[in-house]
Amino acid sequence: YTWSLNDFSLGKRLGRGKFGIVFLAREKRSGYLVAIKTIMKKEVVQNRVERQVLREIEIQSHLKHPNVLQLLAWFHDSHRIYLVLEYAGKGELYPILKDSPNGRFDDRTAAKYIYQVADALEYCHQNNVIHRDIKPENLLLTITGDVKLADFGWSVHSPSMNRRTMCGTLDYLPPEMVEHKNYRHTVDNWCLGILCYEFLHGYPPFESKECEETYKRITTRDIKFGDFISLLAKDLIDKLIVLDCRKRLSLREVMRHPWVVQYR
Ligand SMILES: O=C(Cc1cc(-c2ccc3c(-c4nc5ccccc5[nH]4)n[nH]c3c2)n[nH]1)Nc1cccc(F)c1
Repeated sequence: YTWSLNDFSLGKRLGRGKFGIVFLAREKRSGYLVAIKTIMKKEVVQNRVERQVLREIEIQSHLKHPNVLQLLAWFHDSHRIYLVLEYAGKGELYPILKDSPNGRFDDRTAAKYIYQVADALEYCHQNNVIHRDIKPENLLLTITGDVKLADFGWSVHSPSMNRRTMCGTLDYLPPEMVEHKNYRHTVDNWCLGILCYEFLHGYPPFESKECEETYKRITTRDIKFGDFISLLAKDLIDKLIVLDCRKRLSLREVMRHPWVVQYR
């Protein structure tokens, strides 16, 4: 059976980006809510990303995990490709973080999300998928308060707030990527440490006004913790934000870390 747009009634716009717009939609027969992302074929051809989109569809259609946003189906017509993606009832985590008291999560909330992202990443790595772009903007929250890892590599962002500095793109990069060295799946472990720091502080550890400064702070691991940070949380972050990628805590160890276990 091939799906078509007639199977869905389209609702409000959820997000937009370079390649497409995401709509809330309801599958008519089941009443099931989904997010439908439309990608203009013309744009894909113009940007010569056909292979990338097909590869992304190939990858996402095989990944099935409670904390990885699932691609449920896809179809196309003369002008567009339509991706039927899981609908996350509370939307992007980034605005939720910014709207939290003091702009940061408490230990319980942060630990629950870190556990779920670590679990999702462990699953991706077992399927030889490196995410490379873990950050609050790429995380969605379901109505039950669970995290879904989405790959917005396609720059789909609801009109969410932009990061404070223009170096936002650098903030999450591990040293091996900043220095254009070869990298492995352990880049995601570094990013998980950055994510944990940002959840608990409300800003990433190496954020600076100038990109050069961010760059220097990453490669020299110039990190400072707020005095309100618990020792256990600091211990976890210290074991993930490690310059030598071989020495970073594994995802399994993250899920067993006392700070994660006691709060999850
Ligand atoms: O593009 C994406 C990832 C992606 C997910 C989404 C996305 C965006 C928003 C939502 C939402 C959502 N729920 C909301 C509730 C309130 C406000 C905003 C909301 N957005 N649920 N599910 C979504 C899914 N956009 N782009 N995957 C992709 C790309 C190319 C090929 C492929 F196979 C997959």
